[in-house]
Amino acid sequence: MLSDPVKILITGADGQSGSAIVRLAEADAFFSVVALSRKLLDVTQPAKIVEALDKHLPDYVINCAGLNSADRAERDPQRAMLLNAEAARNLAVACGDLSIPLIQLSTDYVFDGHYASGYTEEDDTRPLGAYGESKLSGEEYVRQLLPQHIILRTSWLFSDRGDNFMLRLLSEAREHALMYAVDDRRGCPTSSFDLARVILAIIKQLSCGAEAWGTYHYCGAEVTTRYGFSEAVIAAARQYEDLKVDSIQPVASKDYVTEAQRPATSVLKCGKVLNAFGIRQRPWRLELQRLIRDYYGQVRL
Ligand SMILES: NC(=O)C1=CN([C@@H]2O[C@H](COP(=O)(O)OP(=O)(O)OC[C@H]3O[C@@H](n4cnc5c(N)ncnc54)[C@H](OP(=O)(O)O)[C@@H]3O)[C@@H](O)[C@H]2O)C=CC1
Ligand SMILES: Cc1cn([C@H]2C[C@H](O)[C@@H](COP(=O)(O)OP(=O)(O)O[C@H]3O[C@@H](C)C(=O)[C@@H](O)[C@H]3O)O2)c(=O)[nH]c1=O
Repeated sequence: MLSDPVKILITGADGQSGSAIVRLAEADAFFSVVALSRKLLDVTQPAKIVEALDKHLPDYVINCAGLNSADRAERDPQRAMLLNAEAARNLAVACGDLSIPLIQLSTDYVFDGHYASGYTEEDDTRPLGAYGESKLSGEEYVRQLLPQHIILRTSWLFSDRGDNFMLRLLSEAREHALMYAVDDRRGCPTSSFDLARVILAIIKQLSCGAEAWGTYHYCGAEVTTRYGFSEAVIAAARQYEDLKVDSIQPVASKDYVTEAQRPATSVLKCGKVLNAFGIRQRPWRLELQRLIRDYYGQVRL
């Protein structure tokens, strides 16, 4: 290695996206990693952020802290605003004072879901609920306060850690013979490791002089529904574990009642990240196979 590694500071480092970034970056000599879980840095505390940045002086901050549930946000919109909007503002202000670029994660749920063909970065936002509103406010703070930012919208994350649809599905599948999955909400699942790959690739190119700040979309390739994804998860897991479930029944979202309203189609078009950084979408099915294999390599049943 001829030059010093690029130092990245990750907030929310124990979560599904944060921990994937930490694991990939720690295996890559290009980076040195400062992984800050909530215990080590509470992003709702501006003074603590300033202290952490002064102490570590990172080249980039990646904000993976947040509230990641549409239903929980609906139950507690103030907390969603605190974690997804005010915290992003705190980070943008502190990063701005030290000229540190910020990578901010955002979501497909900033859209209302009426474009059946999917959304580009230029399309109008119109969140349907408290979660999307809080994430959109976070985006707006970052855009206003810090020119050197990347806002990366992604969707339907799945991971071997944290609270996500895939792990919830697996625990349900161990308990129940019959499961239900919504089949009229379309989107693109994204592996947390695939997202981590994309974020690190973007940072490498920014570090080599690409001045491509702004808002981007990235998600796994192939549009599906929660039903389609559920079938794929169960089939992949069955290679490694006997599951109790013997049938997944497709249901309409009107018959699967949840607190939050969700977009009908939250497909993110990813042409801009390809044009700016040469980053291509990877099929989520391949990423799922890889993640499930690694997951069963770690857990003892
Ligand atoms: N999950 C998804 O499908 C998608 C997520 N995103 C966005 O990506 C980001 C990360 O989401 P994801 O990785 O799924 O979320 P996780 O819940 O897996 O991780 C979030 C992490 O943030 C931590 N955290 C909570 N409060 C604070 C705080 N005050 N200070 C510091 N850390 C805190 C949590 O810690 P603890 O668990 O201890 O509370 C957790 O480790 C979020 O902004 C989310 O909106 C975007 C699109 C899709
Ligand atoms: C548990 C479960 C849910 N569902 C459906 C109901 C609903 O439409 C959807 C809800 O699942 P979740 O609560 O995991 O997903 P949800 O909170 O909608 O997921 C979203 O999270 C935020 C953080 C994002 O940014 C989005 O990209 C997206 O991933 O799945 C089923 O169909 N079957 C099931 O067994």
